[in-house]
Amino acid sequence: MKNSLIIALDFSDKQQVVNFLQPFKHEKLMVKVGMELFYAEGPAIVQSIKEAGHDIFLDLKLHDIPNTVKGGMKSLARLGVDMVNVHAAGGREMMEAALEGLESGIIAGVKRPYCIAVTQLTSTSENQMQTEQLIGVPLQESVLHYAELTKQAGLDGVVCSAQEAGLILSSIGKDFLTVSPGIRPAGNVVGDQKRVATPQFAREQGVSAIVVGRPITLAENPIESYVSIKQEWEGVLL
Ligand SMILES: O=c1ccn([C@@H]2O[C@H](COP(=O)(O)O)[C@@H](O)[C@H]2O)c(=O)[nH]1
Repeated sequence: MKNSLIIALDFSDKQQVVNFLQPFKHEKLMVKVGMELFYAEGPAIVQSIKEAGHDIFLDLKLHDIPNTVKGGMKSLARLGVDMVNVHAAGGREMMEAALEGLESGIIAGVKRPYCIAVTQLTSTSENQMQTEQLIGVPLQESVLHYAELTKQAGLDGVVCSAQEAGLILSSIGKDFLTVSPGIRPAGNVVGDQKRVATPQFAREQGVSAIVVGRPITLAENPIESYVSIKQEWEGVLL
């Protein structure tokens, strides 16, 4: 997991995934399957990506009452993915239930997937958080609070922007995973993301894994874009 570049496969059907992954067939990737693809194709898409040899972060961001999340995680555990997640806003009891569900559902002999929690979405600005969620503290404080709650619940780490990763790691410790979306190489279109960072900045902050979607999937040459982002992330001198 450490130092991974996770490609967000935000596609609407399996054929688009097959077309996208075709040029990467000799490379083992870590990919992210989110709501759009999973709701369209169901668990079979996970199976087919696994058969192609790639690792999977199943990004469904569960957020419900503890009993429902526990049952949901028990079902997801059977898919054999590498990482799953919840919203930390669901609370400590819900996160503990998520872990219990996962542990009860894993196939014998298979490692439990990492379970992480979203702090504040990278599409949320401090102003939005304060005026829409009525959280009256600075955004960094809210993110750190959710990270600490996540740690107390026994989860493996959080989704946060690279802008908060340094603070989280120095407060909670280097073994706690920080997975950062909102990654934009310099000059790239920001779109709906609010808290963005370059791959180089993410590396300098000690982020465990970056999540990159559109800068690769919508690039004219996705392989070229992937290689260039990977080199910047790994600190390879160009
Ligand atoms: O806080 C979050 C949590 C999840 N995401 C997901 O990451 C990717 C980012 O895609 P880009 O195209 O690189 O913006 C996307 O699948 C989100 O659902 C996030 O962006 N922020």
